[in-house]
Amino acid sequence: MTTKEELKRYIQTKLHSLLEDMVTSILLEQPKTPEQFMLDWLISRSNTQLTDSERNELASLRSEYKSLTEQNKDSSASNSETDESDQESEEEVPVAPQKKMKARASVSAEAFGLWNKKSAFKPRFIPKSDEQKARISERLSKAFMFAALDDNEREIVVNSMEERRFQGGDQVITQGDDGNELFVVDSGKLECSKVFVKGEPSKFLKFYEPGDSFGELALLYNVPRAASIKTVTDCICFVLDRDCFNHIVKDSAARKRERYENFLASVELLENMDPYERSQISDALKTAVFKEGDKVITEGEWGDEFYMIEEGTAIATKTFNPGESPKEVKTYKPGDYFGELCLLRGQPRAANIIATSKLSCVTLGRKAFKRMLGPLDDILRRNARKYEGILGI
Ligand SMILES: Nc1ncnc2c1ncn2[C@@H]1O[C@@H]2COP(=O)(O)O[C@H]2[C@H]1O
Repeated sequence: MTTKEELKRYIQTKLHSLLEDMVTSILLEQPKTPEQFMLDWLISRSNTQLTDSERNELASLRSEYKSLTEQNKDSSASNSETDESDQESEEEVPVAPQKKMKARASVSAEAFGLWNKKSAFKPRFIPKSDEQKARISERLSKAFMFAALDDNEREIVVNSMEERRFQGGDQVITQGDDGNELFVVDSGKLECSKVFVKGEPSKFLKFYEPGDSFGELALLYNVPRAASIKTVTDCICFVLDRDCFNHIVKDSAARKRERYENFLASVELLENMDPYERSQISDALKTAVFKEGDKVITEGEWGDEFYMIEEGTAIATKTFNPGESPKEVKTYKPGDYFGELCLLRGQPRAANIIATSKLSCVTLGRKAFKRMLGPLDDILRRNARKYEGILGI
């Protein structure tokens, strides 16, 4: 008799990746008739993955399914007249649009997470010296994507990571390839480039330096590599495998990116930012909620947070003369931001910020602010000058 364990093993070794890919495609496409879609999807993979007899079996299942759904349609519309299109029922059912799926880079992380919870995860264990472990932990503690891990999860990730050395000029990731690994840079410099229009040369996007990570998109969304990455100098990277990423990091990271995607796209300050860079901000965001009347920021204090309003309103007040009560100088609504001056100029808070309704903000710490909003430095400084007059700074 087949035991439960044997069945589990069978699912994991034989079926898992196939089912995972198929369910991901369904979540991406959200087809109206999932049964039809699944059959089409399997057939569309059959050129490379199935034997002749499996292919034939699927094809006959598909015809059966199609005639069944046709019959159902006919009986539910028994009073209506047969129209022309019924005669065309023999036309080929379109095959699942694989190309379109690849272009989509967003899937309901929650739905995916639920599906993707596997029971018998055995993390790989790559032996390391204490010095190596300490170096990896140090890098992970600074990488925003790993910030939410607890000690136990962090240890699993450290044990599972592999140290990999590259020489200057090595190709680490090639756009369009399948990807199964995420990289955290330990030393050296790499460059990222992307072909935006087929046939045209690639465009330089960014450099990666120690502490940065890359290669997460293919793992988060089961899509081909979205860009190419090459070393500029000799490099050491820590490499995390897909299995460990899926179990330990993926759910929270994907949920965070998805949770903040629409909000960040609506913030005017970020509107000219590359959408990919913008989505990365999510990794470092935290939510802070205040009641009406709460003081979010106190004039004269030092602070480490930058705030963007997700919901609610607030005002800025400022004391112009010692002993006088502070005067209202500005109002804030969803999509507005505050708290940047202290981080930009290294000065104490220039005003109070008080919630005038229930207020929900997303916040970025000082380090993330510098690293992620660094490219917006000019806009932030230009905007800050606008209220120099109002705030008397
Ligand atoms: N603008 C960008 N678009 C897509 N990927 C980018 C971009 N900038 C950097 N990357 C990184 O390049 C990596 C290529 O592999 P992945 O698609 O797995 O994950 C990608 C990101 O980590």
